[in-house]
Amino acid sequence: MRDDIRIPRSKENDYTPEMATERRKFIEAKTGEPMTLTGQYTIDTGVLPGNIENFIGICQMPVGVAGPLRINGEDAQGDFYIPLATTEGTLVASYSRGMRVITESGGVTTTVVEQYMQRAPAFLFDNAREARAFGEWVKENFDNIKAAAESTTSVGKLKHIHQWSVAKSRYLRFNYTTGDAAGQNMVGKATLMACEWIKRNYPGGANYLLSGNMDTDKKHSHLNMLHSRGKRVIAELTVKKEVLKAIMGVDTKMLAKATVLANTGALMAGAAYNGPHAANGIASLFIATGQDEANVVESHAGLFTHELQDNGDIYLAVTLPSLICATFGGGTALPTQRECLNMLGCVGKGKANKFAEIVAATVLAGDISLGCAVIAGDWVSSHDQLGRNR
Ligand SMILES: CC(C)(COP(=O)([O-])OP(=O)([O-])OC[C@H]1O[C@@H](n2cnc3c(N)ncnc32)[C@H](O)[C@@H]1OP(=O)([O-])[O-])[C@@H](O)C(=O)NCCC(=O)NCCSC(=O)C[C@@](C)(O)CC(=O)[O-]
Ligand SMILES: NC(=O)C1=CN([C@@H]2O[C@H](COP(=O)(O)OP(=O)(O)OC[C@H]3O[C@@H](n4cnc5c(N)ncnc54)[C@H](OP(=O)(O)O)[C@@H]3O)[C@@H](O)[C@H]2O)C=CC1
Repeated sequence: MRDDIRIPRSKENDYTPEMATERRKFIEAKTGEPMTLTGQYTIDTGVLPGNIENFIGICQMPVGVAGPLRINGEDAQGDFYIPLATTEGTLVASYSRGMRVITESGGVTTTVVEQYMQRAPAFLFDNAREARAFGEWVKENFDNIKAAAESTTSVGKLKHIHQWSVAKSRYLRFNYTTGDAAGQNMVGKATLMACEWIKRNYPGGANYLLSGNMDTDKKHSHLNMLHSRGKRVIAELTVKKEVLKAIMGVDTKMLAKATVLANTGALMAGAAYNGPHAANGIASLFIATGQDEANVVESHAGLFTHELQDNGDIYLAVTLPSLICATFGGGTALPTQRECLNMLGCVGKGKANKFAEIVAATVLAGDISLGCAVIAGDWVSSHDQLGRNR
């Protein structure tokens, strides 16, 4: 590339404040924007390798706090205050309100029921029978494939491999547990090693593409709904009719009826989630805590379930089958992100399931609040009041 249009980089140390300044000056020369505020930050740039390239500064997102949220989980237990980074006014208020309903109902029960991270290579053969024979060989050699994959990581464990044939190719989907990490880097490396072992040892050799796009990484898919990518986590509770009436001004029977209507609408639209807005709580929590924000695409998909009880109380549940989150790796060690994880008690070994339970409980709180706001008629007015620039 021509020198005059190439963004400045340093071979020795690209992560100094001086290099960031040099790049901002370059951008000012090219665009006229000095990026003065972006260039004012408090973190030590030495923490950034592994998280960003061509660093020029910090984008400040406002963070609000919602809660308390009572969670009766297997890993998350107690009353939590939840950091939410968003620019959508009314969201923090709404999540807080939903959390009040949950807490005054005795808390939400949360359960992680399954967890796998995938990498899915595709292998190419001359015809369908050869592809099928390869699949059998993979099953017979699972232990060796597993050993090759796990040689690259002290944490990741290969649990099983799904397989599908299409024409003369065989798609494999490697499923790993990944400790406290989300695991995309980890499983990419492990699967590469496994595929190389296969290529060397399969009679006649085997050609492959490391990702045949059935992972499905950073894309929503029905496959993820059925075969959990990340954590499959459920948050459930029974809301007392008196509590819903007192805080939301909404009758549980009306909530049940409205939810049937909303379910049908979501079905017609082909939405990946049938509740009101899983993506809002997930995105705000992800940004606050250093998760990979692009994984909101997979993570927000799910099912919102309701069941009116004979006594008028209402059972509500959120199932998130592909919640991709971590308390180690990615952006979780960055300074402000670490503070937010700390306030949730989610720093240290063995905390990823706790964090997943908190995310699911937060989603349920937001869905209760927004679902009721739409019924009660304060959805639009609250956004007029709290959610618009004046
Ligand atoms: C805004 C509220 C909560 C007011 O609701 P309200 O009932 O008037 O609130 P309240 O004053 O009675 O207070 C109740 C609780 O709400 C919280 N709360 C209340 N106000 C604040 C505030 N200013 N700051 C912080 N917290 C606040 C707080 O927890 C408070 O308890 P308290 O602390 O008083 O014991 C309500 O109207 C609301 O939830 N609105 C809905 C907003 C929302 O969820 N928007 C989502 C946008 S995404 C979307 O629109 C998706 C959609 C709808 O398109 C999907 C679809 O099509 O289905
Ligand atoms: N490469 C890709 O295709 C993609 C990458 N990403 C990015 O990948 C990142 C997530 O990858 P991920 O592999 O989770 O992250 P990292 O690579 O940042 O960290 C995971 C590594 O940390 C080590 N580790 C140490 N302690 C633990 C522990 N308690 N639990 C788990 N791991 C531990 C492991 O090393 P070891 O294995 O050596 O033992 C593990 O492989 C995200 O930031 C995301 O943005 C996202 C999508 C696709």
